[in-house]
This record gives sequence, structure tokens and C-alpha cells, in this order.
Amino acid sequence: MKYNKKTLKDINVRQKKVVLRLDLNVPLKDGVITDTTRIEASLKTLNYLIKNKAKIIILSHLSRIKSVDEIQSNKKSLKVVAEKLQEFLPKTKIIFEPLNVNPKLKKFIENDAKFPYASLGDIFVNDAFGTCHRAHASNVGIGQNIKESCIGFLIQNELKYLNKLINSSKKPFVAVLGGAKVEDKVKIIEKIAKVSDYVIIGGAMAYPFLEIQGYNIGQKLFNFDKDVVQKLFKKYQKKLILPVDFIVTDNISEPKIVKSYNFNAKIPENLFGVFEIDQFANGTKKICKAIAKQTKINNSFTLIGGGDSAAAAKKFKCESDFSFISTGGGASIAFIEGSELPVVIISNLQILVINFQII
Ligand SMILES: Nc1ncnc2c1ncn2[C@@H]1O[C@H](COP(=O)(O)OP(=O)(O)O)[C@@H](O)[C@H]1O
Ligand SMILES: O=C(OP(=O)(O)O)[C@H](O)COP(=O)(O)O
Repeated sequence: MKYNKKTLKDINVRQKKVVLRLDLNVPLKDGVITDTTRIEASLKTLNYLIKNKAKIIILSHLSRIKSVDEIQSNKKSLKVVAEKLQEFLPKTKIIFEPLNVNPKLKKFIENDAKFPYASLGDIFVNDAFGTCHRAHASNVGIGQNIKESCIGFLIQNELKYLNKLINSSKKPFVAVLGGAKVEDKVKIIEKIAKVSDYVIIGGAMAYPFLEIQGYNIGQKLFNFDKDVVQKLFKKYQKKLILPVDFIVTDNISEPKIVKSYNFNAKIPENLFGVFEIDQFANGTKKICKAIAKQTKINNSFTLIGGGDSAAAAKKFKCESDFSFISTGGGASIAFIEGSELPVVIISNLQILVINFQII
């Protein structure tokens, strides 16, 4: 990928006001953080800025917010992330500023693309790899409206490993696609299929392919174009590996089978998908372990990416067995299929500000 951005070391950040875009969109369960990979991966840049006595204003999104109330009621507020960050950086004072206290920022949540954040600092550092496939105000617009901008150490590291992956000549190249963000991924599946020898598809990602084969998949997470999926299925039938056993359940947290496709009344043992719930975790665990094992036995380059996928690798205690854990799911897929990441364009997401000062 062409990437001509300056990096952190090309810029003098000493005692400057730095606006730092991070992806602190961590997995949450009942308002509690279940995995800190994205926070920890951001520490290198933060520590460098702190060492250089920069005043840092961190911008991030958290989850997909439907109303400001979700932030104000702390259900999906970065307050919890600020508290966790404070534990990692005990000597630094972290102030959390919710959006509603700053009228300029509140306006932005209502989707004002004019973008006030650039005025918050002298320098913009983008280190939110997980959002690099999005063209948002907070990762792109800001860079166009501020004196100087660069990428941080996290993105630099991601690009290093992803380049290593796509430049590897080792075969077969196997992609495993899962997760819930079907809309994003279905669009690029063809490109992934072109560059891969096999594409294993599970989780909600498999639904479109199961439905076109006549299975009842229950409630859909995303309305897809059946013709497009049908064409993909036909064209890449030899490369696509789809689930043979799956169930439709009425309640995901207390699953009871409504329909089972393995012709058995029990919940199949190796379902691949909602790994956070024990009854569904085994398939994801086995796939995770099988890939990680390839790093050692075949000297394969193995990469797992995404906020939730990284959490799965940690949950199954195989994170250190992968060659690299990427903080971006959609972003790493976009990179692998050859998209130029739009780290230079504008947004509509909610932004919270963590005002971060040196004492
Ligand atoms: N069949 C399914 N139905 C509903 N949710 C699913 C299913 N399969 C996986 N998921 C959920 O998808 C989430 C991960 O999706 P996604 O955000 O696309 O991945 P990542 O964060 O790793 O990029 C997990 O929390 C998982 O529980
Ligand atoms: O979690 C993220 O992406 P991922 O699930 O593809 O890894 C990023 O924070 C982007 O979030 P978004 O997909 O809600 O824009």
C-alpha cells in the first residue's frame, strides 16, 4: 500500500498540543472492558508523547452509538476506558471530558462535518489503525485542517506486519472471515477470494451463503443482495469453506435450538461465532488454536485482527502463538485485499475527548 504520511519521529512534538486519534473501541460486557489489547497497543505512542511533555488530547469512538444518551448514561462511555488508561499510566493525570460539556463537539455528534477538532491542537497524530478503512472527520478531516500531521507507532507497526503478510510467498494463503460486520466484509469477499487459496467463512459472515443454499438462517444482521452472493458462491465454490453444522436459536445469551442443521437435538460442539458465550465458543477456540499452531509447526505467518478477534485469541490463551495480532479487523482485511486505506478524508461518528495532561 502506498502510504506517504510522516511518522511520529519525523515531527517535533516536544511540549506541543497533540490531538491523538486512537481506536479505544474495546469490547465491553455490561459496561465492563473485557479485553485491553487496543489500549495496550496505544501505549507506545502515548509514552513517547508523555516523555516529550506534549499535552495530549485523545479522540476515540466506542462501540456504535445510536443516541447521545448511551454516552451520558455511561452505557457506552469512554469514561470506563479513561479509567483503564489511568491504570496503565498511573503517573499521568487523565481527565475525561464527555462530549456534552463542549458545545462545539456536541454539535459534531449531530453530524456537522465542519469538524472543530483541528483547533484543539498544533499537531495531529493518527494511531487508530482499526478505523483506517473509514473516511471520518476524526481520522482524515482533522489532518486536512491542522498544521502538521503524522501516523503513530501503532499504525507503523501494523503496516510493517501486514506488508510482511501480503509479501509472503508461502502457500496456501488461507483467510478466515467471521464476525458480525457482514455488510463491510461481504463487499470485499471477492477480492479476498482472489488473493487467497481458501476462504473459511463462519459466524454471521456465513449467513448469506447459507441462505442462498436454502437454509433458514433466522433473523438477519444485514440485508444482502442474493444475486451477488450467488455469483460469488458459484465462482469461488472451490475456495470457500462454509459451516456444515449450525443452529438457529431464539435467545443468544441463553440458547435454545429453534432449528439445528446437524440433525441432532443438542447444540453442536464446534460452532464458530459468538465466542463470548460458552455454548458457542468451542469452534472459534479450535480454529484459533489450529491457526496459531501453524506458526510453530509450519513456520507460517499467522495474523489475527479485530477488536473482538484479538479478544478471542486472548480468551483462548493463544495470543502469543500468532505471528501478529492486529488491532483492526475491517482495516486489516481492507489492506490485504489491496484497498488504499482512506486515512486522508471526513466522518459522522461520535467522538469523546479524553483530555490528558502532564503533571
Ligand atoms: N452468528 C452470529 N450471530 C451474531 N453475532 C455473531 C455471530 N458470529 C459472530 N458474532 C459476533 O461478532 C462479533 C465480532 O464481529 P466483528 O466486529 O465483525 O469482528 P472484529 O471485532 O474481530 O473485527 C463477536 O462479538 C461475535 O460474538
Ligand atoms: O472495531 C472496529 O473495527 P473491527 O470490528 O473491524 O475491528 C473499529 O473500531 C471500527 O469500528 P466501526 O466498524 O464501528 O467503524
